[in-house]
Amino acid sequence: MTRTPVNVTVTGAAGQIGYALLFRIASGHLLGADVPVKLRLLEIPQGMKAAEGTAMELDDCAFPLLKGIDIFDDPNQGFDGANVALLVGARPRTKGMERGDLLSANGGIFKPQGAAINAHAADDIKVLVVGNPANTNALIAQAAAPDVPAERFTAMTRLDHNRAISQLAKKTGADLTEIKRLTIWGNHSATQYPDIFHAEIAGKNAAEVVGDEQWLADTFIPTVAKRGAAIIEARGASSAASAANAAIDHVHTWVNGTAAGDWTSMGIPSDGSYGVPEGLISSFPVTCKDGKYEIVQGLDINEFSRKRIDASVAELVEERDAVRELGLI
Ligand SMILES: NC(=O)c1ccc[n+]([C@@H]2O[C@H](COP(=O)([O-])OP(=O)(O)OC[C@H]3O[C@@H](n4cnc5c(N)ncnc54)[C@H](O)[C@@H]3O)[C@@H](O)[C@H]2O)c1
Ligand SMILES: O=C(O)C[C@H](O)C(=O)O
Repeated sequence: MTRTPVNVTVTGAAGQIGYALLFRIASGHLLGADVPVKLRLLEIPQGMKAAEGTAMELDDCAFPLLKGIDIFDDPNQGFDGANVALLVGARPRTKGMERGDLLSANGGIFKPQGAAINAHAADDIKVLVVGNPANTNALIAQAAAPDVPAERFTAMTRLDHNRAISQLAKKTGADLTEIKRLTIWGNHSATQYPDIFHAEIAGKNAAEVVGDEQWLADTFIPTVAKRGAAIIEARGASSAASAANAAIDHVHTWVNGTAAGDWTSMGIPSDGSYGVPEGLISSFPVTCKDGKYEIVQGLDINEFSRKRIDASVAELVEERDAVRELGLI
């Protein structure tokens, strides 16, 4: 039976994450090795020529699953019929730019994109926001799309989740595949909280296996939370291939499910669980099944974790209040 291709819109398609992402979507890593896709690339006018070059290269790969590529500089066209939207293009912070300026510049991108998703995307649209500040950009887009169920708007903390697994494997000598149930809480920023108190290493409690709260507080958490900045410092550009990989992981897990006994981390609209104010787009532990996610409930939050979750959530509240004041939500 021939499957109908899934329409995948990627914004910022000519950027560095876009370049690392599109070839993997086209080769079946986003949705599955048997799922045909049509790509809709959205750029700003200055990015159109480079996006055309990337589309030429995609053609030259002769990917069997790639059933079409269209390029747009109009969000209304770019999101038309989209089943999955990866919102990567964003306004980076430049020298001398205040946080309010950054939020305002990104509001100018994510508000019209949310409105275009509301008006033109397919009924089953799933949105992942990668462009920073990802959680608050997702909130802006979601607020501009009142007819789309709020839970379809998500923000990426999977890169942080993958970074945390990798650091924990290095510390303990465990194989990456033995580490389960790790959680990133809060914002995709330096305040995020990577939590290993419920994580398992080969079936044993990870915090007990590590047995070193000082390492946790002084090494593990800052290394994970500041990894993005460390990569910018080393590469002279922000993470791209690992960010694209995490975007693939996020959507693949959302669509195809988490493995039995494991969970993942996603920035999602809070339902009030774990004391996170309802509506904030904050990272939680989630399981996924049949294209839907659910927050893992009933975890005991110790004092060490509570104050770190609260600090990151407080930052999200500040960001939400700032964009509210700017009239963006
Ligand atoms: N959430 C995460 O874990 C994570 C990780 C890495 C990077 N990021 C963020 O992802 C974003 C993209 O990173 P990059 O390295 O690809 O940047 P980049 O500057 O290489 O590319 C961004 C692209 O977006 C395009 N763009 C800008 N405004 C647009 C709009 N309104 N519509 C469509 N396209 C638009 C630009 O023309 C450019 O081609 C940045 O905000 C970065 O901070 C997030
Ligand atoms: O783009 C950045 O500021 C860093 C990025 O969010 C990352 O975590 O690598």
